[in-house]
Amino acid sequence: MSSESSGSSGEPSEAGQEPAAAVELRGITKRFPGVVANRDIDIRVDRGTVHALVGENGAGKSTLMKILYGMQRPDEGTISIDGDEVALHSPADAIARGIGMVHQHFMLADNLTVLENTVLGAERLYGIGSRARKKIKELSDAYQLGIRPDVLVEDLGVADRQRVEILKALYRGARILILDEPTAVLVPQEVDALFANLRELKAEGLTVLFISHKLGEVLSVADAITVIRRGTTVASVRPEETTPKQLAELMVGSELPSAETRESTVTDTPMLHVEGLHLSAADPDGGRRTVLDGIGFTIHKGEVLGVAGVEGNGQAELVEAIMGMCDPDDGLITLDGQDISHAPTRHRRESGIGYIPEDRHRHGLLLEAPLWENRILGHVTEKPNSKGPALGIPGAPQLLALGQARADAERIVGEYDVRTPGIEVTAASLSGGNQQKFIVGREMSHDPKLLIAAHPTRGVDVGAQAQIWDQIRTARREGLAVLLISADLDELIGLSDCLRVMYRGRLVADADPATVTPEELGSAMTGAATGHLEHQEDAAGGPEDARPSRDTGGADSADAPASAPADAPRNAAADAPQNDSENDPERGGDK
Ligand SMILES: Nc1ncnc2c1ncn2[C@@H]1O[C@H](COP(=O)(O)OP(=O)(O)OP(=O)(O)O)[C@@H](O)[C@H]1O
Repeated sequence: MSSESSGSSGEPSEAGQEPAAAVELRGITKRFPGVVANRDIDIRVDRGTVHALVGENGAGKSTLMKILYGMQRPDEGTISIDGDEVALHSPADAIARGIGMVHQHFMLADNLTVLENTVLGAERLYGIGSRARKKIKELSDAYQLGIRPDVLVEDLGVADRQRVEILKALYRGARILILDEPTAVLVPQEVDALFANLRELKAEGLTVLFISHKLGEVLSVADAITVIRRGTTVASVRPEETTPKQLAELMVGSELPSAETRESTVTDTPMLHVEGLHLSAADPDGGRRTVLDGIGFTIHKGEVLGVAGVEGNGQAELVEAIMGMCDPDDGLITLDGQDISHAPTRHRRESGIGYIPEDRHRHGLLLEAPLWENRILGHVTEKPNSKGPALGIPGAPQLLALGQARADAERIVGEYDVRTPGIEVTAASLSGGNQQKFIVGREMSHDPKLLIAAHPTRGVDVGAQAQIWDQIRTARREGLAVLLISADLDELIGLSDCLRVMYRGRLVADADPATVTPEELGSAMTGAATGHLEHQEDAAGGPEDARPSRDTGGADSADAPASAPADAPRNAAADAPQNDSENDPERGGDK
C-alpha cells in the first residue's frame, strides 16, 4: 500500500470532473493463513450517502471494514479518503482522517456517564468539562440523537448505547461512519429511529458504511449496495433496481431455499417446566433489584416457545437460571419431569439441554483453541447418540476421545457449511457467522431434549439462517422442545409455536405467532401492551424477505399459554414506569 500523499484535495480538482469519493478502496487484498479474506476489492462510496455491504458469512465484509478503520493492514491495494490516498496503520490514523466505527459489541464503560465515555481518550478536543458537555449537546441536537450527557451508561438500553457510540465517533470528528450490523440487536421501532438518524447524518453530508444481513432493511435505507462473495466484489447495485430475493441470490450465488409450510408438532408432554422463578441481583448502591419476577411457563415436546424482549429485560438471566449458571432466590425448574432446580450446569447439560448462548465469545467458544477442541466444549461427558460419536470416556471425563472429536468437528464443518481452512485453526480466526454455525452444529449434535437457543442466527447470512431454521424444525418434529430467545422478530414469529413477551423481568404478554406482526410484538416489548396481543387487521406487516414460514397447525394457539401470568399487569402503560428503580433489570445490569 502506498504511503500517505499530500496529493489532491477532496474537492473536484478540475471543472467537469466527478467529485472525489468519500471512500475509494482499490485492489484491496488481505490474506490470512489458508484463506484470502479480501481479493482485489474495489469500492467507491460517494460522500453524503449510506452504503451497505452485504455478503454471506466469511465473505470478507468485516475484514474490509477493519482495514478501512486501520485495525488491519491490507497486503495489497490503496485507500483514498476524499481523494487523498492514505495509509492507515491504526484506528488513531483512521480517526484522524475522519473515520469512525461502531462495533457490534459496544465498547462503553457501564459505570461511567455518557459524557465520561465520550470524552475518554479524547480529552484534548474539548476538555472534560463544560465545553465537552456543550459539544455533546450540540451534536446530539444536530443529529437528533436525544442524548443526555450525565446519564450513566448502565441505565441505558441497547438503542441508546448505540447512539452514544455514534456520538462518540462524531465527537472525534468522524465524517465517515462504519456500522457493523447495527440493527442486529434492535426492535423494529428502534431500527426506524436508527435509520432516521442515518438519514440525518447523510443530510449533513456524512457518509455511512454499514454491514447487514437484513436485506429488507438494507433496501430501505441504503443509497448503494455492494455485494461481496468469497472475498470479492460481485455486484454493486442500487436499491431501487433490486429485491431482497435477488440480493440474496447475488450473495450466496444460488436461489434461497423457499420457506415451507409445516404442521404443528406440539405434544402434550411437558419437557421444560418453570414455576415462580425469582431472581434478584446486587445493586451498585448496596441494595438489591429484582431481575426475574415470578416467571412461569411450560414447553412441551415438539414445541418452540419464543420469548421476545428488548435486551436487558431479564432474558439473559432467565437462560442462565435454566442452565444453572446463576442461583435464583426461588422457583422450580423441571426437565422431563425431573427437578433440576439445584442441579449444576454440567448435570443439566448431561440431562439433555443443548445451549446456544447469547454471547458466543464468553460462553460458546474457547477463542484461542482450535475448532476441534471447541467441539468438546461443554460435552466432555457426552453419551453416544444418533448423530455423532461419544466424546467422553465413561467414568473418566478427563480422558477424551480426541480422534472422535476431530472427526465430529469435520462433520459439523461439512454439514453446517462452516467456512474455515480446517479444524486446526483457532475459533477466533473464523468470521462471526461461521463461529455461530459451528456452535449450532455442536449443540444439535448430541440429540438434545431441550434446546435453549439465544439468538441462534445472529450474524449468520440468509442462506445459513434458513438452514439453521430447518435444523431446528426437523429436530422439533422429532420431539425437541425449544426455548427461543431472539431479537429477530421475524425469526421468533416464524419458528415459534407460542410467543411470550418479557419486560422488566416479567412475562407480560403472549401472542399467537400465526397472526401477530413484528410491530405489535415490538410495541409490547417496550411495555406499551400487555396480556394477550390481539392482532389488528390494519397493522402493517413486517418485511417478508427470508422470513421463516409460520406454522399453520391448529394446536398452536390451543397449546400456547392462554394469557399472561396472573400477576402480570394488564395495562403496562400505567404499570411499567412505576417500578422503575427496584424492578428494572437494565439498572446495573450485567452488560
Ligand atoms: N484474524 C484472522 N485470522 C485468520 N483468518 C481470519 C481472521 N479474520 C478473518 N479471517 C478469515 O477471513 C475470512 C473473512 O472473514 P470476515 O470476518 O471478514 O467475514 P464476514 O464477511 O465479516 O463474515 P460474517 O458475516 O460471518 O461476519 C473468513 O474466512 C475468516 O475466517
